[in-house]
Amino acid sequence: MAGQISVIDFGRFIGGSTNERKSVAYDIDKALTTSGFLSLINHGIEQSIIDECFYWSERFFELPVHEKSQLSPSVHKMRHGYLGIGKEIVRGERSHKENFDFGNPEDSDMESWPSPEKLPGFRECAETFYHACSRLISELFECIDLIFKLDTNDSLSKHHSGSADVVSFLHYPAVRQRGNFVRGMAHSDLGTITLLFQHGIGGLQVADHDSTRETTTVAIEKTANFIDVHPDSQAILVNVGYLLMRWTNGRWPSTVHRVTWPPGFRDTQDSGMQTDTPERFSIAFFSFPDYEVDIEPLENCRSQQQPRRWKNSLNAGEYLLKKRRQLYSS
Ligand SMILES: O=C(O)CCC(=O)C(=O)O
Ligand SMILES: [Fe+2]
Repeated sequence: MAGQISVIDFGRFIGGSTNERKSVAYDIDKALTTSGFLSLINHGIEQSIIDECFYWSERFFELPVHEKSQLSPSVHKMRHGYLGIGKEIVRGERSHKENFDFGNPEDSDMESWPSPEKLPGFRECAETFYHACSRLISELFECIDLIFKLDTNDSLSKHHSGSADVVSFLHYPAVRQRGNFVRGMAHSDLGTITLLFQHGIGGLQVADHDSTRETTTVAIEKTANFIDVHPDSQAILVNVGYLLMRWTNGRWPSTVHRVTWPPGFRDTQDSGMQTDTPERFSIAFFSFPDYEVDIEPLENCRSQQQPRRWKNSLNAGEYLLKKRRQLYSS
């Protein structure tokens, strides 16, 4: 991946001529084939919507823990609501972050929105943001149709009604630096496409495929070079989830990433200085297929030279429920 994430001007796709759209599709295929990640500029989502979401996210996480905890998910299979620090467990380790998750405002049966008296405007902003992200996801599906020559019947958009999508407002609290810590454990995403919004403080790192031959997350974490992703508030990071990797027969990797010290704070750690690592906010929109979908590699991603990488099809709902049970086992 030559040590960096490709930047794609998506304005040339949204409002572009047929040739421009083809050229953007070509660039996106190349970027995702090489690294599983890319950075979109001119993506069509108004900056004011994004900024307002970060504003409400900060107000939400400022609430006292007992108030946030009242919004903890109960038995909802999607686990919408508030997840406190350390609730997510990856390979036995608890991530040092908290999140507030919500789904499609039209069909989510979520009873756990913060009260409008406390946070007036929160829900409205969250809903506007959801719809803006959904529109961008639809445009990315159009681009995927172009890349893999999918007609309306084969388009991945057919399998994405949006009912399983999740937005996560993420907060990594400030930490006094002592010893090693990782804010968000190394992982690859589960679903189809993730849109990731960063804001101010960095720390996100993406594994460089070219630097390792390993394939498991644990081994990749030990051996790979990790690339720092600069937090550009004008850009949206797009990355491939496991299920899209399956659809593309492995052509687009679901790349391992993690959240660690922001660059600039690692040196103080090395020199033994005891400075605080500032808190960090990010927002992720996870697009997931509808639960009943069975995932088979796209026809244009298999050939004699590229035989099926996975023997069986994969049911999206079964896979996601199994993975979520592992992540939130306490
Ligand atoms: O907070 C970030 O920048 C990354 C979050 C992430 O990778 C995730 O939630 O899957
Ligand atoms: Fe992720």
